[in-house]
Amino acid sequence: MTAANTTSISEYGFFFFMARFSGIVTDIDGTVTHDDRRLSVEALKAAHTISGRIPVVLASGNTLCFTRAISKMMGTRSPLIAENGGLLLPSYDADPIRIEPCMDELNAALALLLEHFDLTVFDSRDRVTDISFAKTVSKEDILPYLTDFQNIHFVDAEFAYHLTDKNICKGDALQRTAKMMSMKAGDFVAVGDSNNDIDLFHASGFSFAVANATDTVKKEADYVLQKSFGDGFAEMIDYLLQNDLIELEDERRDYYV
Ligand SMILES: O=C(O)COP(=O)(O)O
Ligand SMILES: [Mg+2]
Repeated sequence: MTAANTTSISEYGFFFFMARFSGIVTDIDGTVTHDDRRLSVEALKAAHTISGRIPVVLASGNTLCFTRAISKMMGTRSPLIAENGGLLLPSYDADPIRIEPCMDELNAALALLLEHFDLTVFDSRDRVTDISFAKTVSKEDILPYLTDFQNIHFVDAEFAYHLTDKNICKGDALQRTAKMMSMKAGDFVAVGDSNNDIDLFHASGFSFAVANATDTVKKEADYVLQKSFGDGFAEMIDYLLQNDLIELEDERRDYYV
């Protein structure tokens, strides 16, 4: 939660000051999907109830083409963030904005890891700002090989490992995206499940962790939902609506910029 925001929650779960939020930013894997990555019907239903009446920015570690398709099918009608913040898409048919990563260093780190481990690298044709690979090796085995790469951040996003530029993250991407939309990051409530969502929580006005989130992520969230995966996302939408915490427009529209 940002310091400027007046909403806070007591240890009993009641809001002290009722601020209303004008945007939602959500992670994809583990938050609107099941643990095997099937899109949750409950999350879809919840997203459809608010579709086009409030910006819903998807912020994912996934590739841009994957995130873009999910966005269309969820009806989020808003800009989106892919590759953990490395790519921003202002509108559905716009050219993406690429945040320049230390690509040489990322490729060198991957080459070194491939000398030592038989890694399954994901989406290499589509990924342009970070590197993602399957969690077939323990983090403890990998980290010693990365100590010399000063500009690289290793992220365990639960569904995959990522090597990203240390200056790229979902939280910064939310700041940039909000600015493009003439909003502030603090106007958004965030929801997520993994380490790659923590800076998003810090940038946003208020944050929710789904019940399947890691303990570290739960500690960083302002509110821990009772339900897991897409059911947790639906619980959050219900909570925001029941407590009149989000501003919904009467007419459906696009929030593309
Ligand atoms: O790409 C991943 O590993 C996880 O994606 P997510 O950020 O949507 O959870
Ligand atoms: Mg996730």
